Amino acid sequence: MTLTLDTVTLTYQDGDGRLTALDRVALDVPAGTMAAIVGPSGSGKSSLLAVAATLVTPDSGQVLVAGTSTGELSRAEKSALRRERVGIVFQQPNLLPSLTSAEQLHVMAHMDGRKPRQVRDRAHELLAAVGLADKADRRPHQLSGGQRQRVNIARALMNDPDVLLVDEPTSALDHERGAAVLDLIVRLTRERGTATVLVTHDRAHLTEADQVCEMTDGRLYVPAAA
Ligand SMILES: Nc1ncnc2c1ncn2[C@@H]1O[C@H](COP(=O)(O)OP(=O)(O)OP(=O)(O)O)[C@@H](O)[C@H]1O
Repeated sequence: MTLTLDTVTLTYQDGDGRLTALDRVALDVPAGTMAAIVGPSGSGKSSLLAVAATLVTPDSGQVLVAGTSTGELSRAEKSALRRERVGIVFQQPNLLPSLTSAEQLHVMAHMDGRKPRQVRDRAHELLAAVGLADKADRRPHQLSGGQRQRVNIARALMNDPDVLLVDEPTSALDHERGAAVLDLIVRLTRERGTATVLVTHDRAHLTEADQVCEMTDGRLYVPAAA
C-alpha cells in the first residue's frame, strides 16, 4: 500500500467546542490505483487531502506515505517527504504568469539540486505525457484552462511522487475538458504507479476510479473490495 490512512481523526476549534472534520477515517490506496472521494461541501474532503499530504497533523490515527509512518517525523522530515514522495494538484493551477510551461516544471526541480539537463529532459517528457509537447514555450495566458490544468498536473509529477493528491481538478473546466483531464489523471496513475486520491464534488466521469468513497460529515464510506 502506498498511501494508508488508519483511523484518522481531525478536529478544529469551533467556538467553545470542537468540530470533527475527519472521524476515524480509514483508506488504503495501492500503487497504480485511484481512489475518488466524493461528498458535499464541508464534508471533510479537503481536510482528508491536507492530512494525506502531511500538511496537517491529525489528532489521532496514522498516515503512512510510501511505507513511512509520518506521525513521528519532524517538520523538516515531513517537508522532505512531501517534496520527494507527494505530488499535489490544487483546484486552481496557480501557474506563475511570467514563466513558460517548461519553466513552471523546471522551478520545481531546481530547488532540489538536480542537474539542469536532467531537469529539462524530465520536463519535456512530462509535457509530452500530458499532450503539451508543442506548448512548452507558452506562458499561462497563451494556454486554455484545460491546458493550464495539464501543466499543473505535469508539474506535480516532476519529482516522480509515490502519492498524487488532486483537489477538484475539473471545477473550472467544461464537461468535455473535465472528462479529458480525469482520463489523463487515471492514465498517469496507471503508467507511473502513483497512489492517487482525487477529491471531487462531481460524480461524473468516475467510472475509471478503483474505489469511489463517499464522505459525509467527516466519515468516509469505502466500498468493500470486489
Ligand atoms: N482551518 C479550519 N478551522 C476550522 N474549521 C475548519 C478549518 N478547515 C475546515 N474546517 C471545517 O471543517 C469541515 C470540513 O471542511 P473541508 O474543507 O475539509 O470540507 P470539504 O468537503 O473539502 O468542503 P469543500 O468541498 O467546500 O471544500 C467544515 O465544517 C469546515 O468548515
